[in-house]
Amino acid sequence: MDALLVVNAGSSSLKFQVFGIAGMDLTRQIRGKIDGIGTKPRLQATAADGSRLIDQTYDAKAVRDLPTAIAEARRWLLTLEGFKLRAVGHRVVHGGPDYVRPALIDAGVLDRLASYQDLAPLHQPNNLAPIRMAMEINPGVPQVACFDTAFHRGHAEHTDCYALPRAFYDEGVRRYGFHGLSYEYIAERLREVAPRAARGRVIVAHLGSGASMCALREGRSVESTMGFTALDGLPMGTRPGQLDPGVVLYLILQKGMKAQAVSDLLYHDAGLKGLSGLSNDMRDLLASDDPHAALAVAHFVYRCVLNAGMLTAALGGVDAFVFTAGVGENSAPIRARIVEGLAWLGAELDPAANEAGAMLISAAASRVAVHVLPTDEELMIARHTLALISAPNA
Ligand SMILES: Nc1ncnc2c1ncn2[C@@H]1O[C@H](COP(=O)(O)OP(=O)(O)O)[C@@H](O)[C@H]1O
Ligand SMILES: CC(=O)OP(=O)(O)O
Ligand SMILES: [Mg+2]
Repeated sequence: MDALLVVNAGSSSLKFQVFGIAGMDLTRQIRGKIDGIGTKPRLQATAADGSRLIDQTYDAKAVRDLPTAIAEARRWLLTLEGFKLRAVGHRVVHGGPDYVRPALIDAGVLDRLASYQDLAPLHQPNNLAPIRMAMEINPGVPQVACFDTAFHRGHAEHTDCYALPRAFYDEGVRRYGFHGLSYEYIAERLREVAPRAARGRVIVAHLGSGASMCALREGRSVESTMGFTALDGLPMGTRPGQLDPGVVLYLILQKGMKAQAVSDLLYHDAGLKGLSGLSNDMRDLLASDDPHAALAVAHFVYRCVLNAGMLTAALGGVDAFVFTAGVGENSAPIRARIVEGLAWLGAELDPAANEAGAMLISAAASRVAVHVLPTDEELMIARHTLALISAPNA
């Protein structure tokens, strides 16, 4: 079977999918992930019928980071038979000012994407490593980069600029926004399940270990919480979210920290992990009776509500709110607390539907429809990859 492999290296997880391709048709064959990287690593994969293909846990040291997770996933994928690899689609978090749509990857593109590594040090190196690996192993197999940032392109300059001398904007110092593949998928999914909402004003909360929110008008991004980098916006598993730049200056000028040490702090040791002193994983914090865990969760919920208010202003109101990604899809308590914080908007929860993880969790009387929609960044990558390799001049 002709097949297309999709690789999505996140901050705490590596997701992959294998699709069968026939013409322009995609048929999901395998869906897998390694999550809990560095804490409780677990490789899971299921076949198209949902049957389990592998469910293996590892010692934290064995799968301690994305490169070791990539190596382990590749080892398992090589045991599969019956697939003829036709293309590989990759999630690449930062497309910089140059890439506004998916791109076929060659050595020049790879070099350009590597030049953005400092803008996404947690992701870009891990996004590019599988590309280099595939180029070495299967040089004849086309590879496509699909960017987190592309979906947010096209905003008005006054919304994407910072109040800095304009030369900085011209060189690419501006707001980009991330999780664009997820938001693109959710916008499409909303057209299927809630067409009226899809045509309206929607806030999507992509709450994972990496977390952001996006304001959609008629399915297009108008504003989001992440900015120049994926550090900005909401508190996350290991990242602080919005931070007064004066704190960075204090750490360097007063505390004498080197820039790299500050970068390591902000990408790896801040967020829920830094504030709780316990874990980057919302599950651990919700299960803990440590008051610092409660503080971290309260801070997370508070900042989500604050940012939802900001995005509501960007839209001039809101018709629907969508939860997605690891926390958004799986944590009823977090959803309940955020919806409670949006009561002033007219959002009202149906507690039973929320507990059941239904697609619609708002009460009938709610003025804002609240949905839970699982995201599928990998499916978006597969569609873009197939379209690009099937294009006439591919
Ligand atoms: N049942 C759950 N309750 C609360 N949080 C959960 C649950 N399941 C997963 N999560 C959170 O989701 C995170 C993973 O989010 P995900 O979007 O899949 O990954 P990434 O952010 O790495 O792309 C985990 O780190 C964990 O904090
Ligand atoms: C951009 C970002 O934070 O990605 P992830 O959620 O995969 O960490
Ligand atoms: Mg993610």
